[in-house]
Amino acid sequence: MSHLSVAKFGGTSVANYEAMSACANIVVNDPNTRVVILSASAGVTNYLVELANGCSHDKRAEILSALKTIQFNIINQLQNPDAVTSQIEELLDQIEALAMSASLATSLALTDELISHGEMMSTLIFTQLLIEKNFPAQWVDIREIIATDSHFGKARPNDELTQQQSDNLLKPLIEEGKIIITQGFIGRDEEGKTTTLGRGGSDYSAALLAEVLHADDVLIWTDVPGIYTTDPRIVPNAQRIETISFNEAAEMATFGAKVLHPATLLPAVRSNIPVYVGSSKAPEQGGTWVTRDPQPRPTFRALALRRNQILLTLSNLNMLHAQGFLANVFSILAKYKISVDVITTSEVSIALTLDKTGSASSGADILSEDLLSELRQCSHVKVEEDLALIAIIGNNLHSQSGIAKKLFNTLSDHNIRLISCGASSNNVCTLVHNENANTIIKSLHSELFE
Ligand SMILES: Nc1ncnc2c1ncn2[C@@H]1O[C@H](COP(=O)(O)OP(=O)(O)O)[C@@H](O)[C@H]1O
Ligand SMILES: N[C@@H](CC(=O)OP(=O)(O)O)C(=O)O
Repeated sequence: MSHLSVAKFGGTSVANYEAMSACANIVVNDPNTRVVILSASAGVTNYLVELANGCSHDKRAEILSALKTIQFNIINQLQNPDAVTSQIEELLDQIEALAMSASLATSLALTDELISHGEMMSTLIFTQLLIEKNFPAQWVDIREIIATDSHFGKARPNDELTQQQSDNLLKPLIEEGKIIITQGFIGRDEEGKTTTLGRGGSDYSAALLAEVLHADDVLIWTDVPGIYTTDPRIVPNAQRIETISFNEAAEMATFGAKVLHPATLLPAVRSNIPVYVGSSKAPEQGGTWVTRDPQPRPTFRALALRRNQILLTLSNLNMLHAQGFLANVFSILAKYKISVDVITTSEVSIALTLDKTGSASSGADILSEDLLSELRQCSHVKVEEDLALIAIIGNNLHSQSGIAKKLFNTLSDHNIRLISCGASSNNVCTLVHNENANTIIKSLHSELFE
């Protein structure tokens, strides 16, 4: 088979008719792009999450009308709007019924079912846009391909079943010459229920499909022409990184660089599939290649920022010279499916950071009363919120001198709640108060990159 690229277009790339048309041009002009993954149009998933969390009658009506406006503003500019109108209206009716159920009782399964509708709508409209260009676009329901467990809101793929379903259903269509248009972000569990891979999970879907299709690369088309030394919305003179390693990009994504979903790099690393990040609005501006072994490998590569962090400090005097306290704490956290990001310990306490919304699709707070009361049975628990994790990403950071000096110089006017260095050669991170995060990022960027 000739070169196969799996392309993913994010929410901002399919936000309106003009943006979608730019994506269609990219697909039509690139013969390698034969599988296309789409997110929901920008804003749609947020509205759907709001509905799934339960809304009053009036709020539901207001959101439904906003959703209708987003979709029909695009549909009405198609040459043949009638080709998709009834399908979109049917999906909007389903959204209305599911939102009504959610207003009576919410559930994680219902949330996933509801929010999957955003990707359903964007893919149907985009397929029609391509068909109007006489392009052999074939809409596929990705739930027939991506099999997951039933961890609603942050489902894990079943790689074997996904491979089988891709071999049986997707490969033959590609071999026939069809250009596949399908949904990111969603999958299906063993019982046939819709699941989601966590907010921003369409990048992950693209990498998963690339892996099972043995694709040559994954092209992530977004609203910035590549991965920058930090979020260009915070530091306008951040510089584009031409090539970056899987490890560095994975660290950036994990520590909050929204441009890639943290799980995207797993399949890419496993199967050594290069990932490209470029702008769908300005493809000619070029982008960033993420590969296994790019050169050069600078000491400082980028800064990442992850907001909404919670610092949990657990203290227990009995921890002194005792064993098993950490094991106990981690087994409680594992029971609640909570992943810890950064951890520091002292003689009688441990401090760990958690993502407030846990990155699950529902956006629900991670700290439940049940969890806190279990933790209180083995320790004194202190919870601090409104924190942000800033990570310096680079290479061989653990074996360089002077890094702490640069960091502490920049942070000298600010309260540092925690610092972690040495566990990874690719990052040094620090927890700061949210309101200081942008200022610190700007100063660190100027110190390290300008
Ligand atoms: N280091 C970075 N390089 C580029 N973009 C970044 C970086 N860190 C954060 N971002 C943000 O990621 C955004 C793109 O991600 P996202 O909004 O999820 O796009 P999409 O809708 O295409 O999925 C950019 O607009 C930018 O503000
Ligand atoms: N639509 C989903 C999935 C996604 O990946 O979106 P985006 O590519 O726009 O970040 C979300 O908003 O979370």
